[in-house]
Amino acid sequence: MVVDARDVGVELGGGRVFAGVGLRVDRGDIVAVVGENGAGKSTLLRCLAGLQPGVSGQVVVFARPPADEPGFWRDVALVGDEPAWYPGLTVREHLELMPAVHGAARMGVDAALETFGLAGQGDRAPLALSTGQRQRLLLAMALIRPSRLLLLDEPERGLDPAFRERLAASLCEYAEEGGTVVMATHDLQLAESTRARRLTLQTS
Ligand SMILES: Nc1ncnc2c1ncn2[C@@H]1O[C@H](COP(=O)(O)OP(=O)(O)OP(=O)(O)O)[C@@H](O)[C@H]1O
Repeated sequence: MVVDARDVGVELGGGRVFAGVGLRVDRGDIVAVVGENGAGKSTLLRCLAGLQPGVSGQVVVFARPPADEPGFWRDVALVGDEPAWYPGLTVREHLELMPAVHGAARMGVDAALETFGLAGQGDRAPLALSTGQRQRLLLAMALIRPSRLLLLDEPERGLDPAFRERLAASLCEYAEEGGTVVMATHDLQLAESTRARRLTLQTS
């Protein structure tokens, strides 16, 4: 089992975000966490990444409580909503960093630029890209590196419809290789085309 979360609750600022959430995810699964704005989708992903304070219940990822440490991030790739770009590095160099840090790439840098529709953008700075192109770069950085679990917070953010389909295909391919995906999403089409199992969070 990749994720075993039981009776998980989060209290923030004196208020309950959610309580009693359970999630079991096996190797090769794709799970879509859905629900209204404020239901706690991003918070749940942060629980799985070991980044969330105020968590009760049990969260186990790869047989251990998730922890913000190098051993955990070797297995887990996170695309969240607060990207950090390295000043002075180009799009291509951001991609080159991933295998340099995390080991053998799943695809070459040129193939990644092509797959993620960034072929003409390699020499630009990330901040010179459009919103959707920046999101493509974040996804490319997560998918070029080896990992066993992808945590994606609204991966569809800023993406055009054609690229959303390509993303769905990339996620299916990742899962077919034995990877596991948990994504918070408002894109029900993305959930459908990846044949994702849904976990619906209710606003409390
Ligand atoms: N630092 C914080 N302090 C107090 N409450 C917080 C904090 N961060 C988030 N919350 C609250 O937690 C709840 C869940 O937020 P979260 O971002 O997880 O929701 P979400 O389902 O991802 O929403 P969206 O669809 O808008 O992205 C919200 O009610 C939010 O106001």
